[in-house]
Amino acid sequence: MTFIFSLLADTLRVLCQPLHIFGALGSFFAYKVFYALYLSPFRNIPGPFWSRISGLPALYHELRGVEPELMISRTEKYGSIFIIDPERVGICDPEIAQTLLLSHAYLKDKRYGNIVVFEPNVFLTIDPELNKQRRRQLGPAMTLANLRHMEPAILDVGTKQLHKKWDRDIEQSEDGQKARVCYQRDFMLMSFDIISSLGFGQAHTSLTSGDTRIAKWVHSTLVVMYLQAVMPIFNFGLFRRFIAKSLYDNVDAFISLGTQAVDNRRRYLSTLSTDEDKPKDILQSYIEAEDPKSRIRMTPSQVVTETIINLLAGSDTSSNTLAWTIHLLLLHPQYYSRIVMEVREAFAPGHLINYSDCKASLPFLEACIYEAMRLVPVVTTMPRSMPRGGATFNGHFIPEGYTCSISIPGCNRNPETWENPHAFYPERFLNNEANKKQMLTFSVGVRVCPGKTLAWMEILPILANVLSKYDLELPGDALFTPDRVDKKGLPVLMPGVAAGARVPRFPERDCVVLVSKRS
Ligand code: HEM
Repeated sequence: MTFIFSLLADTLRVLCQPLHIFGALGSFFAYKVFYALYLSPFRNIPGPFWSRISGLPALYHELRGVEPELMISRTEKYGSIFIIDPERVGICDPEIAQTLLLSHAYLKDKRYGNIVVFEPNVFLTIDPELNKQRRRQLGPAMTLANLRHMEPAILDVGTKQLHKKWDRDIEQSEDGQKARVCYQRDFMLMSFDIISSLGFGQAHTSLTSGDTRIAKWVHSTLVVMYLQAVMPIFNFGLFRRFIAKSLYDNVDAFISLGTQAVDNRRRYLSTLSTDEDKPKDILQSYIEAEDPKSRIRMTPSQVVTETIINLLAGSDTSSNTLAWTIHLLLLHPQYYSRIVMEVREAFAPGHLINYSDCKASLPFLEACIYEAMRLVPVVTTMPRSMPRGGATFNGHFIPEGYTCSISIPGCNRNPETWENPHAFYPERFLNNEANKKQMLTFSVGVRVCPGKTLAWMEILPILANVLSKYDLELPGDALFTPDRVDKKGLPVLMPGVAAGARVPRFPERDCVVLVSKRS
């Protein structure tokens, strides 16, 4: 026994000598390089050297939230398909993206399956059959016809609440005329309020009440989901009970809010007589939802899960789209003035502009939002796994199990599809249905965003009413102004970070505007 220990100790001592350690690391590195350059299925795909060797550079960029910018610059350098890491390629070609998205042949990346915060749901499932069933159950809630019933609630909690907050800010400002507001923060709380009110069945007013618990729960849940996706170990008891206890407590509080909302609604329904109208909101639509094929309905906990998923998928996305649109308009004063004129010529002061008003009378406003969504899409990456037998794109074979990561910003700025792709040029969406279809911001195909119509129903009227009622002005200390341009002569955009949605990196600094009642 002693002999064995001393033999092991001697071997370890020899192995641990610096020269041997360097030798082993050097051989390992040489093998990695040799494999990447001569054996890897990606050896002929363009891309940076280090991304061929290791996944660390990609992880580093992902953690810093700069992947979208990187994908745009890599498309310019390497073309529409390039290496992200040894098992993942980036796709910035809208046609390849369409192929990947149009059927269930290319499943969502297995990382989604690592997330076990909730029971299986429409967003996270990688099982096509569950996704199809859930979409058949949830689809009717999100049709334009059904959402129209909810529009009064959307206007109340959205536009009217925002007006109340900004009017109060103006009243309390130093001169009683002009308030300094952080529009990104206000849009974010307002969006949480809209989806919470529709999904939990009672008005939520965090924007004006200052009760921001739901926003905190949503953000904790997104962090937990992200950490579980990249590090499945994060779901173990040690993390749940000790290391990340407060994050997990927030998730539990969020789920219990949903459970209570469903219970309350069921109790309320049991008190209704047959001639009384049922509430018209997403919660009610989900409780009644039935898959027309299997006749299966959702259980109460499935209703809760899907409602929470809507909050996670639909709040930061809509609110930050609004924020980027305002930012882009303030950097392009010619377009800002043009839509202000369009809105004010079409509607008298005090008129509450609804979704149908916008669709009928504000084509340029809609074009500006499309262009902001194209230029700064808030969802940035859609990773898809290659099926059995792999697939070939642009002559490059991607084997089974490897991942194609569709970059929405990369596709939306592909120079072969979009003329002058980096410029904010809303005219490209005026009377141009083909361009609207090319834009990938809401995805396309079998897993296209089911909340697309709801998002438009929020974004269009909110912007129209803001521009109708208020004058907006960049403050004197703004860092990003129309005069600050890049080498191409285009205004420099505030920095963003991909954290779930692509959000402004410093909203309190860069999303500030002076608001006054319209002159
Ligand atoms: C401007 C706002 C929005 C944008 C840009 C957006 C974008 C997207 C994109 C690109 C996807 C596809 C992701 C993927 O396949 O990996 C998606 C999926 C989804 N979105 Fe949205 N979204 C927005 C608003 C909303 C809203 C308001 C809701 C609901 C209230 C919502 C609910 C969902 C759900 C549930 C999915 C998953 C669908 C599935 O996997 O079958 N989204 N969204």
